[in-house]
Amino acid sequence: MSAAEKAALRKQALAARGQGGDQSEIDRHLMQVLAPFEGQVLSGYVAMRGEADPGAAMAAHRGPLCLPVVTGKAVPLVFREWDGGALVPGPFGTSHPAETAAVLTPHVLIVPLAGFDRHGNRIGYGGGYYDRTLQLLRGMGPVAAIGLAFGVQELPEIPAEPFDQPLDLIVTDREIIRF
Ligand SMILES: Nc1nc2c(c(=O)[nH]1)N(C=O)[C@@H](CNc1ccc(C(=O)N[C@@H](CCC(=O)O)C(=O)O)cc1)CN2
Ligand SMILES: Nc1ncnc2c1ncn2[C@@H]1O[C@H](COP(=O)(O)OP(=O)(O)OP(=O)(O)O)[C@@H](O)[C@H]1O
Repeated sequence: MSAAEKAALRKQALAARGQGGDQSEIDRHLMQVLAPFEGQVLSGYVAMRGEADPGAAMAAHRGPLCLPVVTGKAVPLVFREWDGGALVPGPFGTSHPAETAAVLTPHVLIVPLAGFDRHGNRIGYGGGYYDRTLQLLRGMGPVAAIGLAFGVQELPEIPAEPFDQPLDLIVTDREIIRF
């Protein structure tokens, strides 16, 4: 797939995201899939730009929480512990814990999706951050990657690329898809 084709798919999915979805069903489905991971280190994200919001499910998680930090271009994300307190602004409109927060290694990650297909292929914002990060984490031990999006962000087919890291589950307001 050319970069232009991928950019067009991303644009299409992000436009669809503008329609939003049923956030309470996102909460319910996400809590259901996270229940078996009680006690494990969970990485979530702080929703922005109309993303599906994992906040309620993160707050309900019994176990350590962390958030991704972008530390540079083309490098894996770093994860810092989050106690639910104040955050500092990061690049691209993100928010993350301050440098004083401990660096954690997550076992379960809620991965924000720009677009997805039924086979578990995903598109993000194009930085390759989650692909690099999941590759690194999976080299260290078992990791569960849970993609999160509204159902309207589904695309018919996203061609898989060699560097793409598979998702274990996709959670939307409409359904839970397991791979
Ligand atoms: N809420 C949330 N937090 C997140 C992500 C996310 O997708 N959502 N990330 C997911 O990786 C990481 C941050 N990575 C990001 C990478 C790029 C852009 C972004 O806005 N990119 C520009 C293009 C930048 C460029 O190429 O110069 C854009 O889309 O306009 C945003 C977040 C970690 N935190
Ligand atoms: N594991 C990796 N090692 C090196 N480069 C990678 C890796 N994963 C992705 N990339 C590079 O990152 C760029 C962006 O990848 P891609 O378009 O798949 O991003 P994305 O999946 O939309 O973004 P994200 O992973 O941040 O959600 C690609 O050009 C790719 O070459």
